[in-house]
Amino acid sequence: MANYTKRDEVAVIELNNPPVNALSFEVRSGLQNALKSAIDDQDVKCIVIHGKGKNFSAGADIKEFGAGTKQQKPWITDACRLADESSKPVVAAIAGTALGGGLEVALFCHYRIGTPSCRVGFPEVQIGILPGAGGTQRLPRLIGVNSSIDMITSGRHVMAEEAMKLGILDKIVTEDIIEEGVKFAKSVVGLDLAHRILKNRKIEAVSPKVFDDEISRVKKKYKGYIAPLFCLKAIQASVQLPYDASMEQELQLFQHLVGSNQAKAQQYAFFAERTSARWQLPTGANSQNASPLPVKTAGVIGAGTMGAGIALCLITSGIPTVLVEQDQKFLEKGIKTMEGDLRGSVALKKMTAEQAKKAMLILKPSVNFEDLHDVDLVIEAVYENLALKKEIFAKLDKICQPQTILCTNTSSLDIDMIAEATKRMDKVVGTHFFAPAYIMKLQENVYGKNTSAETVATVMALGRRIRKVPVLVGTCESFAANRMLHPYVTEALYLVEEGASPYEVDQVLEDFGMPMGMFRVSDLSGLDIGYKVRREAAKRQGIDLTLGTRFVNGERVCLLADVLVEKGRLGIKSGKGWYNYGSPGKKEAIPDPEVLDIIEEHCRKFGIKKQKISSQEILERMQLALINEGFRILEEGIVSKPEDIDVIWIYGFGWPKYMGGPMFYANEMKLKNVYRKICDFHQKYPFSIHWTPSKLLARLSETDLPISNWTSLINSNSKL
Ligand SMILES: C/C=C(\C)C(=O)SCCNC(=O)CCNC(=O)[C@H](O)C(C)(C)COP(=O)(O)OP(=O)(O)OC[C@H]1O[C@@H](n2cnc3c(N)ncnc32)[C@H](O)[C@@H]1OP(=O)(O)O
Repeated sequence: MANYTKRDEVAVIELNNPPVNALSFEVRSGLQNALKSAIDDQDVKCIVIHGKGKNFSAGADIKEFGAGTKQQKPWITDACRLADESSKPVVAAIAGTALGGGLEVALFCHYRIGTPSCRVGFPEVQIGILPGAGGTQRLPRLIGVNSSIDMITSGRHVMAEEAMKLGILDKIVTEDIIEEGVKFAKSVVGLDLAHRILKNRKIEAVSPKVFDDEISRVKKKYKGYIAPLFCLKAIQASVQLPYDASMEQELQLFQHLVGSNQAKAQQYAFFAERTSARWQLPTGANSQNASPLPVKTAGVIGAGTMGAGIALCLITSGIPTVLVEQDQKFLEKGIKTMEGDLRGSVALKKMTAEQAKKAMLILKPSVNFEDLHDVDLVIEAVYENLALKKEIFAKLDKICQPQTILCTNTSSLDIDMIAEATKRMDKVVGTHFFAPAYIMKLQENVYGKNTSAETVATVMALGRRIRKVPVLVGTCESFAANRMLHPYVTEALYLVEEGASPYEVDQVLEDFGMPMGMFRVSDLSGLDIGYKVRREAAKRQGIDLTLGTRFVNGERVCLLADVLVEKGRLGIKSGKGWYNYGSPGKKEAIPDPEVLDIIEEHCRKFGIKKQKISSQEILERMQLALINEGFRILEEGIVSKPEDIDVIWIYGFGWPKYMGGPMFYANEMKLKNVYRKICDFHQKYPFSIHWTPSKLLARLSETDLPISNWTSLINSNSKL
């Protein structure tokens, strides 16, 4: 709803729908009525609109978009039209965020003032739609076509200072936002408002080439997403058509998008991320009843690629960090990597040179473990070796304060075994980052059997503070993310053995929307990593792994990647892997006939007959293998809800948001179809353990439960 009060001759309208003042039907109606009252009231000379609490408004209520139905009247434009016609000045007083419809309300006002920390933007594109309440028509009239294209197609938030430069804000104010709004509104009473009404403003002439170029740019940058292209169409309409006609065009484009599958998937992903943030432990402790410990300072052990990346996340978030490496040469190398990454961020305008310099000033490089004595939290990021990690944790346990939290960046080792090296098992936790750690958003936090709720709360809060998307998972072989990756990678190798080329497989995945095919990703990570992990695991399990191995414990094994490693093809780092890169470190991936020969030779050796494999089969086998594993992870309680799995895939492996995540995707395919296909593959490939159908999936396939209720079957059926 919207509250209406008066301060002398000033009408103050408060958007009231905590926590973010989403513009629900009630708020829109309230706003419309309040504007009407203010305009009709003879004593009122000017009007201020502000938001209750911390935010102006986060825009339309996304939940109302649901099934793509038309918005219940009054829509935002109906509610705000009165402001356009008002002879009394209307001022938007913005604190916190004015996003989407929130900014559109502000653009209907004659003036906009904001606090220094306020943010404005049109993030609709990120939920698969466009600013459909006049935003694509009014913003270009205010700040020009080029800046509007940038803001609307990227969805980025614009800070107060930039908003002032662009002309979105008329003033930045430092005192109480309502008082300032009232003062400002009084100061503009009696001024001519004609030029303040955006719909009346002339729009600059822009050549069609600008839009042609933008279409190409957007297609490349937001590959597969339809909303950015629709945004361009709507902005182009603002240039080509009179205001009323182009508003109609904007509405039609919006209606088309709001009913699209992409919008449904992207809006699911928006809420999944928030659902995933609400973690819970099997003990019942959860994000509502556990509090994080303060992290004022941190330490990172290991200045390799991962350690340096993690340290960079910490210092760029303002957390003073001690970076410890045992060897001075490695330490210097790590620092150089960090400086290079910071230069890259400055070049990309993600931060200023001043901010980069400030970040490096709170880094304390050291070759002395004792320097970790006073930090609140340590993240160990040395290579995957259990004995080494245990040694480090035992040492940390002695050096650090008793309350210090000890985290490991292990991607596969048992958290409990690492914790056993300490006398503070409740304070040991996994914080698994994804390479490159400075860029990738996922932080997979892994609890062990003794990890306390307070420790979990601390690493979850830390994740958000360092701009990651933290997800909580339990301990199992490879944890949730990499465990799901395993059948996906394995299927890719089987497909190659059976006749698909690595380049066909990658093409299918990239056409689906993955940022890179599986084989390109392997080359980027380095094939030697998996090689070493496989050998370490084989040693641990007493398995004899040679290139001649075809079956382990009755399961089919494909060691093609290891054949490449033994031929010196380690991926990008050696200039050759599944692809040819010309020379080490170069990134352009060129299909290599030599690799096809190696595959040919491998298949001949094992008598594997090659056949033509369709794109559909490639996609189904890879996706369904990981989806089945996802259901198993869910039924085992390794994650507490399906949304966790989707968030992991979106932020850890680049699953396209417009496909919602693997669990959402499975649900869209209908679980009974997914289950049937998995059963078919299980029959056809009995030696691939990953095709054993998940019991949870089997049960769910007989129901129509929505994703948010899937876990009710696990809780109500302990037999699973
Ligand atoms: C046409 C289309 C028009 C006119 C539109 O306006 S479409 C909507 C465009 N706006 C957005 O996409 C903004 C979405 N919101 C955000 O980006 C963020 O929530 C925020 C930056 C505004 C605040 O971030 P933060 O402080 O981290 O808080 P949360 O993200 O956790 O949000 C708090 C709870 O509010 C719910 N929420 C947020 N925005 C909306 C919204 N527009 N509609 C409905 N609900 C919204 C969010 O889900 C959180 O709910 P809980 O998880 O706590 O239940």
